[in-house]
Amino acid sequence: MAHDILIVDDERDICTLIAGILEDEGHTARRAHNSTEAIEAVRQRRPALVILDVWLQGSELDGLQILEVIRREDPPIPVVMISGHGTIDTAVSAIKTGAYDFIEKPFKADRLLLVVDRAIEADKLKRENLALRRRAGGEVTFVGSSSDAANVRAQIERVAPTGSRVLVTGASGSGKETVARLIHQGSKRADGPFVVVNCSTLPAERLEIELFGTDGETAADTLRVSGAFEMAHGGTLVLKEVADLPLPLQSRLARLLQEQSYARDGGKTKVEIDVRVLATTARDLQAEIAAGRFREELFHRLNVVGLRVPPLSERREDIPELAQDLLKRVADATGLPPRTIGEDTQAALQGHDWPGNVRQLRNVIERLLILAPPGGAPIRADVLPNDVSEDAPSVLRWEKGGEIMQLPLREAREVFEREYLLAQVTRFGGNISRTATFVGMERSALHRKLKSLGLHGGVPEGGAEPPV
Ligand SMILES: Nc1ncnc2c1ncn2[C@@H]1O[C@H](COP(=O)(O)OP(=O)(O)OP(=O)(O)O)[C@@H](O)[C@H]1O
Repeated sequence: MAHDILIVDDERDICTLIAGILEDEGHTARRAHNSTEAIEAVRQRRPALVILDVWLQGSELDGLQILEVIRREDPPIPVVMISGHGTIDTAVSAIKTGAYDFIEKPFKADRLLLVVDRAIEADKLKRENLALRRRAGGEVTFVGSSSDAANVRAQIERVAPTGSRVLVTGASGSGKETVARLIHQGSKRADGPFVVVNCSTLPAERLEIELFGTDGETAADTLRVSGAFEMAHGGTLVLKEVADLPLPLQSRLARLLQEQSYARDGGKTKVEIDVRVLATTARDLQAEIAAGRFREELFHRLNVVGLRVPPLSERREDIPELAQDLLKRVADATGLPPRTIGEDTQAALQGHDWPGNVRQLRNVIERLLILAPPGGAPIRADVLPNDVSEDAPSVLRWEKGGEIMQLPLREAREVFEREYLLAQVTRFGGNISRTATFVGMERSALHRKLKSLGLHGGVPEGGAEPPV
């Protein structure tokens, strides 16, 4: 494929020589002879690659300084350095600064073209990877301003740098993998690989190969050699739904965690690994141990530190912020214009129980964004799936119904107060003090009011603690 390549060299003959080689291959070659021309050329149009001489006579900035300027571009432009005999050391330190490779003068055309192709290909892969990561949800954060969410973040911060194994527990879709990713990002292994294996989705035989690899003799149908443990070397391996690991694999894993090495499947190769293992589960592992389905020794090896992610129904306060964050991420990923969420929609989202937790909320938000009528107006609750929209407090739906108009004032006021306070108590996760502050009542007066309205016994089903 033809690329736009910038050659920076004070020696015009060398520039012409390189340009000739590149143009013969169909590339476009631009030339600059000093730092001013080079930086201007980069600003004018982002080249696919810069070939940069280490030593530039009569230039304000030398090759290394230009490299630093170019590498600050976002995304960074790949650079191949050219070095003469006396400048190899500088070329090597240029690689440390981020240059892809260097070619030494005099060079052969083949060598030049090989390095150029490789540098462009490596850069393409890097950018594709970045784009995929961005599309997969961008920077990971544990969103939420409830005390529960703050507590999860504090635990992540404490445990991440220690290197300890962590068992992350919580209901399906509550954010366990997100927590694992944040632990990896906050650790000394952050630049190493982050590998996730879901133990519940693969048959036992396949899972064993996936984890421990194979030398290829027993599994003729697979070409894979390295297992996830090898791929995670120097980084973090997450074993998702670890309770689903078959018993023989549990024993093998327990041995591996003790010895930090294992024999590759189907062969005698001993593989030594340096991997931090994080495990997640939605099940109660103590109950699994009692039922003979989980090995106790493995539980203790994995559960050096335990971290529980609370379900969404225990932290309803986080729902508006999470919904807005998910809306932005879904909009980024799908290319749809970002929107805001209407009051009625927000109240319905907060009133719903979310058995599938944040993942289910994300799916509903995606649907909202796709189905919302065009225009910039806030998204209304009628776009929600029925089971969610019926959780919108009727106080926010009266504009459609008008049933309140059939009632005398005293009863209408009571219905209104009941619905309004119910919605507010739900919104604040059953926390009476915070609800009272928001609605502008004394805590004790709110208690009395709730009691008189028959709300003493509790917030709607699935809500947090009863309002007493
Ligand atoms: N606190 C949070 N802040 C932002 N996004 C979150 C949060 N918790 C979960 N998510 C998002 O919700 C989705 C599900 O989260 P995740 O995969 O971490 O859950 P899980 O508990 O590992 O799920 P499962 O056990 O079903 O695999 C992901 O898209 C994730 O980005």
